[in-house]
Amino acid sequence: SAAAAAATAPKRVAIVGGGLVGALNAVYFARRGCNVDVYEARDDIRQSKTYSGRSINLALSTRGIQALKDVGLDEMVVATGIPMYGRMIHNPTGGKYVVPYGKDNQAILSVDRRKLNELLLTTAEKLPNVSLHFEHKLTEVDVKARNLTLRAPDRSTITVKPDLVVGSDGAYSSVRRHLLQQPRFNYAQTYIAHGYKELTIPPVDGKFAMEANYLHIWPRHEFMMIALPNQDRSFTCTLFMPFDIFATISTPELVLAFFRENFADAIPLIGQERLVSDFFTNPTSTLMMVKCSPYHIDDFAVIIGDAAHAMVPFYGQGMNCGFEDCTVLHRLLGEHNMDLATALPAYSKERNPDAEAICDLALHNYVEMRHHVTSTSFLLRKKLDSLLHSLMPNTFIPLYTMVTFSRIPYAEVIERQKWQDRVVSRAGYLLLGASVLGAALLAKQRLTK
Ligand SMILES: Cc1cc2nc3c(=O)[nH]c(=O)nc-3n(C[C@H](O)[C@H](O)[C@H](O)COP(=O)(O)OP(=O)(O)OC[C@H]3O[C@@H](n4cnc5c(N)ncnc54)[C@H](O)[C@@H]3O)c2cc1C
Ligand SMILES: COc1ccc2c(c1)CN(c1nc(C(=O)N(C)c3cc(Cl)c(F)cc3C(=O)O)c(Cl)s1)C2
Repeated sequence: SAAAAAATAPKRVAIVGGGLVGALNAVYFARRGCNVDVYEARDDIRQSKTYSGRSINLALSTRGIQALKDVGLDEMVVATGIPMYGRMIHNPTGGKYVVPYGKDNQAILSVDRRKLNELLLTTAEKLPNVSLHFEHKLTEVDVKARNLTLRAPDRSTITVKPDLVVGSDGAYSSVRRHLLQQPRFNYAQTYIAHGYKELTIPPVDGKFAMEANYLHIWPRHEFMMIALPNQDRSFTCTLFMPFDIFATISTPELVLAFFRENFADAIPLIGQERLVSDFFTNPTSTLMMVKCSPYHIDDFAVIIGDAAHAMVPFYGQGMNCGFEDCTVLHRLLGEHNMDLATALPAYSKERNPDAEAICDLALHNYVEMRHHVTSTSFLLRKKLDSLLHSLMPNTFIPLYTMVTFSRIPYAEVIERQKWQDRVVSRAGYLLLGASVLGAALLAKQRLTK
């Protein structure tokens, strides 16, 4: 009942981490009538003059859009996003071709990370019961006393006593570090051998230097580069490559030789000087996967987003999954009348298998990409996918379509994919059997004529 919900509803919610997921979650809780305090370690990105310059973009798709729709923000975000209707594959000889995402202009959206974070923070801040506290870094979570210790901007420490703590403090989460100290808390982290570096393709005379509405990919086995379009008509490129190959590219000549060898068509697009300067200015960052369970402690703390499930980016689902965490958490809070003692365990139980499924799918894509994804194999696999989908539209849905263009729970996507693989391989054998039988009968008929 509403009264019961009001009785058990968390009055004060502390959200640790005001990144993409934390900021969205603040909007969800505020709309529920809770008092929300967001504690963010960094300064207010909306005020900081030092614009890092690099506009980082992300692919927003169905799951993330639905989470924004739950709080009435989807139209605003979709309006600023740039639709990508397919992949534009760049092969080693400079040729390129499109592999569409689906029929009738199905698209994913390239959105600016910083602008999205600013929009979510500003939306949260406008709601009456939300306070944002920047340069507040969580240092302690005392589960028994149910309080948090944070370092304030003036380096003093403050202690707060919320009814609920939500850890959305990213892959290196401090809230999670305190969950780790609890009995029966499982944790695993895996760094992959690849790192990534961002580069920029600037506009040419104010226009996009390549086709704007595509996710550009240069698949090259051991490494790859992708490029997503930005509002300012530039592209942000992400070069994924093993650290031990990055280590061999140590001089401007070696950068240019490497790009001539592997990404020749990108050199004039980026520009030789900019390529060399960006390559040595921008960091080579690490990529890791984090799995842990459960996601909660008692009726006091829960973790969401990368804090709960950091994944390698080879499906473009990290933010989409973190946004979907908010959708699931708030559905369960509603179903449990805001009773945290039952809603939080229900959240861990439902969300962990799905989050770990997408972590596995993304890692599998990373392995696949290293061995099988060249420009020709990428095309062939997608052509087979679309052929099977057209033959059996309700039986065969390509894996990337279930992940990116549906809200089928990630764990169910894997089960369905296994089933589809069986059906397809059986259908394949039947087809093979039938054609061999057919050929034999034809041959026999000819012989008896
Ligand atoms: C190269 C790359 C490409 C990607 N591409 C995509 C994509 O195309 N689509 C997609 O959906 N996802 C993508 N992702 C994943 C996406 O970036 C993350 O999943 C998403 O940013 C997670 O959001 P979050 O809010 O959980 O964590 P974060 O964005 O990391 O935010 C955590 C926040 O918590 C703060 N914080 C940390 N510690 C503390 C503390 N102790 N106290 C207070 N505050 C703290 C941090 O300052 C930060 O603001 C990509 C990731 C990478 C690395
Ligand atoms: C900003 O940094 C990044 C980094 C990686 C990604 C994104 C943004 C967005 N990503 C998407 N991946 C898929 C997908 O399903 N697959 C199988 C793909 C996987 C890879 Cl690795 C790829 F290069 C293309 C596709 C593809 O099909 O286009 C989408 Cl659909 S969107 C990966």
